[in-house]
Amino acid sequence: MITLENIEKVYETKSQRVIGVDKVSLTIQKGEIYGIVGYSGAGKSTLLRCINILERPTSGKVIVDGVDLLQLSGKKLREARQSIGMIFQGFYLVSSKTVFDNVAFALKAAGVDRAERKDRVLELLSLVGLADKANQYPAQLSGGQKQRVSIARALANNPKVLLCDEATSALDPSTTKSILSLLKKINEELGITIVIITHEMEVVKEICDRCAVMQDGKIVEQGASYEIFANPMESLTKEFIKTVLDFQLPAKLVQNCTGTLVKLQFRGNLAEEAVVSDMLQQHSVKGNILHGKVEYIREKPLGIFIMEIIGEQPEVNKAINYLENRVQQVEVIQGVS
Ligand SMILES: Nc1ncnc2c1ncn2[C@@H]1O[C@H](COP(=O)(O)OP(=O)(O)OP(=O)(O)O)[C@@H](O)[C@H]1O
Repeated sequence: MITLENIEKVYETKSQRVIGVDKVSLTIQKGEIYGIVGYSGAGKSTLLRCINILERPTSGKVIVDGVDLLQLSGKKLREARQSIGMIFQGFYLVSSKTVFDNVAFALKAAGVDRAERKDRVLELLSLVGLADKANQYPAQLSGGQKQRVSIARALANNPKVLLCDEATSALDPSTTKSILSLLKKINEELGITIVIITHEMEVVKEICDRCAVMQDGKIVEQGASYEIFANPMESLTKEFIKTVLDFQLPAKLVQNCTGTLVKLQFRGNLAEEAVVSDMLQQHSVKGNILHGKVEYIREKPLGIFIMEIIGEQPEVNKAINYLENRVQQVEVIQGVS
């Protein structure tokens, strides 16, 4: 659905030359939710804005739904842009217009007649759960409701792609969840391809099928979100994953452990199997679970357990061997193996 080829964006001023995006190539499939993650200044916004040519790349190619956007200008580019909706962290609603008129405005600009506009606005407001707020003004809405209005507006002209620029960064965690589930519903029910930029791995964890990690204008790692969480390769990716998966045991607890401390990672259905109790039944060791959690990455389980295994060393080694054969990752944190 979206192909970016060698996108470069250079900002030139009299005194400076800043590379915002540095030769990025990326393919986003039809119907997928794709996340672009990175710290501030990594180039995420610039890259996202190159997709709808809000930012004209210095060089490279942008193909959206088979159309080479950089070959278009004026009316043709404006028309092509109608198939790409966008929402922002700051909502950008018109404060003097009602919720109804904020959404209707996008349809009016596209030349939709009054009667059709009314039906469509009501349909969109009902889709985003705001049917009862049509006559309210933005100032009377919460942040989450404002974002819902901006989503309705972005969907007005039946786009094939929705670009989300830090769409949940200004929202509290529970409102973030509700907006993410709305985006998921839009993706599933309307088949819209969604590209989300964010600095929050929680967003990727909740809804992104695939993601890319950006630094200094470049993509340093990309892949299926589950693989990125389960097996990150680059140090920056590991840093981002830690914000969701890391768990540090209290130092005192670790010092007091006399056995062998192991960290286990279970993928997919294995996270729901009784691997640890099987290991304990089949070996003459004792097990002491110090930490355990199952995260759901795009609804697929990824389990992380930290346990102490106590017993004669040869038997402990056998137990660890057993675990190595049953789970994807076993790391001895402390003690001999
Ligand atoms: N209009 C501009 N003029 C000059 N430099 C710019 C401009 N826009 C962005 N940049 C520079 O391009 C680089 C990438 O910025 P960008 O806003 O895309 O990063 P980001 O990852 O989206 O960060 P943030 O999350 O803070 O928005 C930064 O070094 C930024 O200073």
